[in-house]
Amino acid sequence: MIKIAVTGAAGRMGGRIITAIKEAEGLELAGAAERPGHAMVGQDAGLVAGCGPLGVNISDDLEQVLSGADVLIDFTFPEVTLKNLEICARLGCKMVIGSTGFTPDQREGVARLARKIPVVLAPNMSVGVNACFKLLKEAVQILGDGFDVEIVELHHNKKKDAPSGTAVRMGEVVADALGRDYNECAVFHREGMTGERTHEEIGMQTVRGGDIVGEHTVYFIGMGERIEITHRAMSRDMFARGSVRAAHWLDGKTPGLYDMQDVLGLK
Ligand SMILES: NC(=O)C1=CN([C@@H]2O[C@H](COP(=O)(O)OP(=O)(O)OC[C@H]3O[C@@H](n4cnc5c(N)ncnc54)[C@H](OP(=O)(O)O)[C@@H]3O)[C@@H](O)[C@H]2O)C=CC1
Ligand SMILES: O=C(O)C1=N[C@H](C(=O)O)C[C@H](O)C1
Repeated sequence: MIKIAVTGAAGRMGGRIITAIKEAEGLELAGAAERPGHAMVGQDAGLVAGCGPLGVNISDDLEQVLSGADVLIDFTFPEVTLKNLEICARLGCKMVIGSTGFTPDQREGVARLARKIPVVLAPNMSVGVNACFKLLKEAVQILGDGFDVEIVELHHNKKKDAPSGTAVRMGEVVADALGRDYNECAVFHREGMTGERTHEEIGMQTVRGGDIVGEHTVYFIGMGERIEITHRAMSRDMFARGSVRAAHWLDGKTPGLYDMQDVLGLK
C-alpha cells in the first residue's frame, strides 16, 4: 500500500485528489494538510472533499502529516510548494507537484531540490493535454515555419496565475519545435499602435470568467487556412487521477525531476 499525503486539502483540486485516492487501488490517504488558521483544519478530509469520512483529519502541521507518508501530492501555490518541497527533501518523502505559476528562479529551486528526492512536476496532469503536447510538436514538424502561432486559454475567475501553466508549456513546446526561445518570442499584450505582427512571435492570450475548468487552443494561422488544436477540461477529476497515477509511478524511482510525459511513457 502506497501512503499519500495531500496539501491544499480543502482546495478545489485537493478535494478531487482525496476522492481519487479513495477510489484508487493500492493507495491510501495517510494525511492531509492546510495552511495554519484554515477553517477546515481539524475536519475529516473525506467529509471536506465530499467523498465520505476517511478517518484522516486535516492538519496544519505538515511535518507530522508527512511522518506516515511515502508521497506528497501538492496543488497549492509556488511559494507554498517550494517550502513543502524543502521539507519533503529533508524527510525523504517523494513529491507530485501540480501547482503552476513558478518563476524561472522557482523552477530552478524545484530542480535543485529534486536532486535529493524523486519529483513529478507537471502543469497539467490530464492524458488529453499531454497528448496535445505531442500533437503540437508533430504539427510544427509537418507545417514548418510558415504559420503564425497564437495560444488562447480560458479559466475560472478564481485562478491566480496567468497565462496558465499549460499554456506556457504549450508555448514552450511550439517554440522549441520551431527552434525559437519561448522567453524571447512570447507576446502577452497588444494595445494601441502595435505595428504589424512579427512572424516569430507567439501570442499568449488569457480569458478569465465564471467556473470554466480549463480550455486551451493553439492556433496555427496560415494564408487561406487555419488549424486549431483544442483541449477542453470538463471536470477536475482527470487532473486528480493523473496526480494519483504519478504518485503510483514514483514508487521505486531514483531522485530526479520527472514530468507527466515520463509518467505516461510519451518521451
Ligand atoms: N497540474 C494540474 O493538472 C493542475 C494544476 N492546477 C494548479 O493547482 C494549484 C491549485 O489550484 P486550485 O486547487 O484550483 O486552488 P485552490 O486555491 O482552490 O487550492 C489551493 C489550496 O491550498 C491552500 N493553501 C494555501 N497555503 C497553504 C499551506 N501553507 N499549506 C497547505 N495548504 C495551503 C489554500 O488555502 P486558502 O484558500 O485558504 O489559501 C487552498 O485550500 C494552482 O496553481 C493551479 O493552477 C490546477 C488544476 C490542475
Ligand atoms: O488553475 C486551474 O484551474 C488550472 N491550472 C492548470 C494550469 O495553470 O495550466 C491546469 C488546468 O488548466 C487548470
